[in-house]
Amino acid sequence: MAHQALPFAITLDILKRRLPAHLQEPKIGIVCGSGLSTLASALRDVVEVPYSELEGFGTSTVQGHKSSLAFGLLGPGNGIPVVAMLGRFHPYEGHKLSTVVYPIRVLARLGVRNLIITNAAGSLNPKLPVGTIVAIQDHVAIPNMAGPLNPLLGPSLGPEYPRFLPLSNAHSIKLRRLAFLAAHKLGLADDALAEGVYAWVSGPTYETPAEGRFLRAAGADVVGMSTIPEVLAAREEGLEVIVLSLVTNFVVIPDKYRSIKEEVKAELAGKPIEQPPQQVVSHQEVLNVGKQKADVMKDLVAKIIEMIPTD
Ligand SMILES: O=P(O)(O)O[C@@H]1C[C@H](O)[C@@H](CO)O1
Ligand code: HPA
Repeated sequence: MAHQALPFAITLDILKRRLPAHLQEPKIGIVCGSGLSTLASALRDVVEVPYSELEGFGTSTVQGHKSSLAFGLLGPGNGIPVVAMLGRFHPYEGHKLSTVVYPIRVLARLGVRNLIITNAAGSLNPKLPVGTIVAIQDHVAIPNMAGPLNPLLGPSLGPEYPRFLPLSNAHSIKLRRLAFLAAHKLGLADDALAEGVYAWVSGPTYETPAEGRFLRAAGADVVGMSTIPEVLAAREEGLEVIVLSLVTNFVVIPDKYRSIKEEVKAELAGKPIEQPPQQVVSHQEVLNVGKQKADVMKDLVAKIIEMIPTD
């Protein structure tokens, strides 16, 4: 889809007709990662609009991703109007990159200025065990660097959009400071919220051990199959962005490979070598950890939102 053909006016008109006045101009957006759609349970006065009703939106086909926008209020008093994407689109599902980032551009047009993006990710760093939430400080986007998977490729959306977007400031310091202050206010343990670098891979395959080692050597702490296209579009739209990755598994990186040659030789010599079962990652494991940690992520996101200054 060429940028010029994006149906913003239609999508915005549908939303205007579906939403009560007090929810029409959310200032803060949330993207819910795999297994994290329950983040929306922190909202009051919720109105859910299925993606199927929204021109330009696709359908999320991944287990653990609902397909709707949830509008509601969060925080004390009258509350802050917020919109949550319950489910996202990944390029590996076959969605075009323009579709993957379309909801982010719609959120920007509704008035969202701060975006909290969550995801499930595999850990490459022994110091980031399963269950840790990682405030992303930087990213390595392999598909952007080595293939045509950059969502900003193509004609510019307009003269007000920078042709060459800087990314050295992609991950908001202001929002990351709020995240650590929020964790402190919630009394979370020091290691519950860490900092690290996210590697974006296209998926849908999980990493081979050699790929895991490669990403670690490239400076990444966690790896996932989403988020970075959303960050790029959000930055292009002028939003402040924070990414919170929930570590759901370790990427399998054994210290050394099993030598099948040695095993066969030992077997032939009548001294077979016992081997532990091979480890593999599964999406079910990812969803289970998402479920276990959804409440911590929800409390953290809600507290950050309460602390974002409103003008
Ligand atoms: O949408 P997110 O990044 O939270 O989902 C992760 C990446 C893949 O979509 C899936 C792999 O288990 O979980
Ligand atoms: N690799 C890539 N994406 C992921 C992983 C992983 O190990 N876990 C959750 N999303």
